[in-house]
Amino acid sequence: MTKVASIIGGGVIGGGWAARFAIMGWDVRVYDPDPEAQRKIGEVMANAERVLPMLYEAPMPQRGAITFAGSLAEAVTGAAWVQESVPERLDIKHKVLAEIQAACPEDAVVGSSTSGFKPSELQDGAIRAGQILVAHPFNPVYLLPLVELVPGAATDPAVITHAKGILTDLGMYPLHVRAEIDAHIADRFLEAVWREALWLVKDGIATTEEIDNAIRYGFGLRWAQMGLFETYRVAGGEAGMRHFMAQFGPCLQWPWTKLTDVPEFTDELVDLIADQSDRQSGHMSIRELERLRDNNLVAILRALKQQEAAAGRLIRDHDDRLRGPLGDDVPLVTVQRKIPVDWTDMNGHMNEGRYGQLFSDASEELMAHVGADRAYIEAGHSFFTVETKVQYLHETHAGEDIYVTTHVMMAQGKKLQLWHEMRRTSDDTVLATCDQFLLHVSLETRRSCPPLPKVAAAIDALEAQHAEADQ
Ligand SMILES: NC(=O)C1=CN([C@@H]2O[C@H](COP(=O)(O)OP(=O)(O)OC[C@H]3O[C@@H](n4cnc5c(N)ncnc54)[C@H](O)[C@@H]3O)[C@@H](O)[C@H]2O)C=CC1
Ligand SMILES: C[N+](C)(C)CC(=O)CC(=O)[O-]
Repeated sequence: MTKVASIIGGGVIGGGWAARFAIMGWDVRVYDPDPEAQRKIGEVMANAERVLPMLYEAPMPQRGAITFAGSLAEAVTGAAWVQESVPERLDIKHKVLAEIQAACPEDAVVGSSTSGFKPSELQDGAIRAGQILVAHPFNPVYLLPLVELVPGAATDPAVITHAKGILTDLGMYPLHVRAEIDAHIADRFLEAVWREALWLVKDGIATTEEIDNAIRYGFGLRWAQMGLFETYRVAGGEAGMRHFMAQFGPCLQWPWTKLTDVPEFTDELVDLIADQSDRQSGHMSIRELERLRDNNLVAILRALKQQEAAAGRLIRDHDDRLRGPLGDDVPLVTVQRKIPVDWTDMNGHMNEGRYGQLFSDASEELMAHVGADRAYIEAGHSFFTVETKVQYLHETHAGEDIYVTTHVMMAQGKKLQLWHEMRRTSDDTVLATCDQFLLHVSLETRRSCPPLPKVAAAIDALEAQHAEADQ
């Protein structure tokens, strides 16, 4: 499969798709008649390049190129994935989908970003309905993993399977929505919350800022890791969901929601909401707000990754797939990464504690390289670090690309001494060094012992190779 993605409509969502595809190694062709589209996508791409790699400990694939096509037909020719992201109007979507299918390969996936149209509505009148499905993403597409994948009755099952595979390779979470309904699953939910919020502002109960605070200081934090039902199961106490439902079930009959009623969409309502939103957040530009949002999302997702929870587990699994075996070159590159935002401190640079993390990651990579991998550790053997000396030579900042080289200085039975150098990728400047001493241990006795023969032989070979390179 040629990794070429075609993005039709390069606004907020198309730009996000373009960035995710390109950063995950796909060449991207964009078509958008807006003369400002190239500038806007450049800015989205800059945001995405700064933060998406921060989610990963493994190096990113070779970046794909983003080019701008002069016509829709030129953009979709030869593409393996075509993503329609034009405005939410059925007449425009029909016209654009017809143009896409007139020029794209028959075996391409044609995904629509539509927030609410059903796939069968999009497929109506299509020349090959089987290749069309809804692939509804969430903003920012380059950070949030969810894609609601909604096939219509006419969608070819092979296209669904193929689409799931591609989205998973992009680090996304394809949620197969089994029954097509207006606004899929998540937007039904968001719409309910949105309507309640409009009522609360319209009725003068709360301001836009108070509503945002009600979400971000409380249940928004719960939803990111447990969703709704798991959260409420816990809220039922020891008796779980049944008790929760018994206690709060009667509220369904009480006036706890105005959802049966829709606020009238008037100019006054728009002014009321927009003016409050301006007072709340107008001191920052949209790009500044995007960067703030992205930094917070990176920190939250990395915390979930550390806990192997929800979207964090997905990123961890993707990380494992991206991480290839180490090469045989000297110097041996053990780590290549971007410094994430949550590694910096009040001084505005990488905190000293994180250097320990980085060099620990480097020695873990080396251990796996010589056969002391996860299986070896689970079988009862490992290396423990007993001494490290770190030299901090230059400041390192969030967003910088760095790599670590690891040199085996000494390997004698249970003793292992490593020398790590952390360098800036752009100019190879040495930013920090680490002299690290490790002992091989039995995890059963918790005492030192020689490595098993295969691992000992691999370390000895590496020591000899590194010593020879030193001469
Ligand atoms: N903004 C959001 O939060 C989300 C939007 N979506 C969906 O994504 C789709 C796009 O929405 P946005 O990116 O927000 O809109 P947008 O207004 O930011 O971008 C739409 C882009 O389509 C371009 N366009 C218009 N006609 C075109 C044509 N014939 N061919 C190619 N390009 C054309 C416009 O110039 C514009 O750049 C909609 O279906 C929307 O429901 C999905 C998830 C979230
Ligand atoms: C408001 N919206 C319907 C466009 C929202 C979405 O479709 C998904 C999102 O990113 O919130």
